[in-house]
Amino acid sequence: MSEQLLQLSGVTLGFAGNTVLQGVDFTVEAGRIASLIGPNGAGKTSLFNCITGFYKPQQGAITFDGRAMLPLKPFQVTQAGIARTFQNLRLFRGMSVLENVMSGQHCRTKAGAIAAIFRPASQRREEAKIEQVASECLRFVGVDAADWHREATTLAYGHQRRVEIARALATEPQLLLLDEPAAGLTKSEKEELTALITSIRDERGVAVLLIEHDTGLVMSISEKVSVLDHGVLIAEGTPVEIQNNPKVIEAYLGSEDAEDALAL
Ligand SMILES: Nc1ncnc2c1ncn2[C@@H]1O[C@H](COP(=O)(O)OP(=O)(O)OP(=O)(O)O)[C@@H](O)[C@H]1O
Repeated sequence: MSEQLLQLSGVTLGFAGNTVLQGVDFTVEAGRIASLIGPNGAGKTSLFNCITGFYKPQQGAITFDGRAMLPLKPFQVTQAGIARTFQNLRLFRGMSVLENVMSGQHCRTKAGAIAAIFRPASQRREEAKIEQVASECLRFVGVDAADWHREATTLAYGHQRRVEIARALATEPQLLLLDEPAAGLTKSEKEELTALITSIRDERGVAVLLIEHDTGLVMSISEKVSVLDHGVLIAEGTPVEIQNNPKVIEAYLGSEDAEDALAL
């Protein structure tokens, strides 16, 4: 597979005269792992917010699977096949691990409020299917069934991250956006995350777009790396091309140690 799944052209976003994204052209191919890197404040999360309908750019176009995304609200973008996780965990408090993941399926269900109250057979069948999909997603990300009925926010941090990924997978996406999934993880948890992201692509055929400061992880799994600096896409290429690109090295110099930042 190599067709373009997500396409951004000329995406420009600003807040009160402060330009955050400037004419960004960007693509993600179906079934591939792509990464977006760049110094702090470069505009990476803002780009995710534009793709997922949380922010509306002043200029440009975003198409997904041939369909215009900018007119859509965030839940419609999810229905269209784009799921995301957040930089800071956003699991629902007071809900179990399983309930959190089941909530991801709601964008795929038909039953309305009346059916939820009277629970006809069709509603019960749908609920059973939701639970089955959620269970399968939890097994896939490696959360132990013994933890499924615990309140999600009481799990260890690394496991909460997995539950968030399971909830995103439960929406049945074609594209998964992960915003700094390795933040706060230990070295061995990062290795497990690397294996999980690879299996999301290989076993589920889901394309992954990753924002990540751990460039060692980025360089080890990405087929394409794109670099944002001050809202401008300054480079795109394979991990090796990016590590050797003078513009990229310059963007990182002054903010951090370029050698560490680019895993040279
Ligand atoms: N809702 C908003 N209102 C005003 N400014 C915003 C808003 N959202 C983002 N920005 C600004 O956009 C710029 C880019 O922020 P963004 O979070 O997208 O960067 P980032 O590359 O994801 O940074 P980091 O790596 O630190 O998470 C920042 O200057 C930020 O203050």
